Amino acid sequence: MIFSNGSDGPAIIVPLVGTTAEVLIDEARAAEAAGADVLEFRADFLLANHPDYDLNSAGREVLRELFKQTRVPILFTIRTRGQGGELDVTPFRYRVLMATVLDLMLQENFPAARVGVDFEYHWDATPELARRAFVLGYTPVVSHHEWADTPDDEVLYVMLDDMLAISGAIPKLAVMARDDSDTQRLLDITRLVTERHGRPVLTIAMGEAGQRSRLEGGAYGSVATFAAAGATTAPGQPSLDELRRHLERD
Ligand SMILES: O=C1C[C@@](O)(C(=O)O)C[C@@H](O)[C@@H]1O
Repeated sequence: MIFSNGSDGPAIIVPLVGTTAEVLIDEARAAEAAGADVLEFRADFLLANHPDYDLNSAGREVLRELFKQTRVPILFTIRTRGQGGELDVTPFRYRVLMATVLDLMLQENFPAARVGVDFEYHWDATPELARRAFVLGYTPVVSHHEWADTPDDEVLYVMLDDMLAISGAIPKLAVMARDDSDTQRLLDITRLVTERHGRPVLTIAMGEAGQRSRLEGGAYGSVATFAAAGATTAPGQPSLDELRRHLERD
């Protein structure tokens, strides 16, 4: 599991948003040196900026370098436009891209303990892809962003239960908090669901009203939290320095 960082606190994930291979590798090395536990390769930035980008050749090279030049786990993510990312894709294209990534991770023989793959919850292909990732020994993260608001408790439970129904998957649920009561509801549900299922989950309340969820989520059972080493990739994300200070990791 890529989020076991050997400490009691949540793993710190730093997204890499470079749009060229060189920038991306530099970002990765800098983020690792600055204390990231996990690097999130946001491949949608590369794919969206280079329409002919071939994941199977150019993407393979970037992954090889990432695994070679760093030691921490890598979470591979293609965040699509509707979920707050950069890439517009059809369901079929998403499936091909994610299946390609799984194949190449296997062919390259990257250490499974360092491989995480994000699959967006709303795609039909996700349960099957996530199960395959788990069988290969990778950490599948099944993610969903609610950009408008924080849905009511019943909906939050259903979403997390649905994600947990995929064996080995780690649910990642990000919601937009309008006020602190939204944030507290999400944190309480995080505690309840982790206790009930005995499985790790990752939750985030986005926006200013949700910021404390990114700092305190670990105390409620959230297994990891995101921080920016340069540009932020979501509202309310703290800087890596700020988060490390808060978690007393320096
Ligand atoms: O899923 C997430 C969470 C995130 O959106 C956040 O809110 O910090 C940041 C994204 O890079 C990542 O893919």
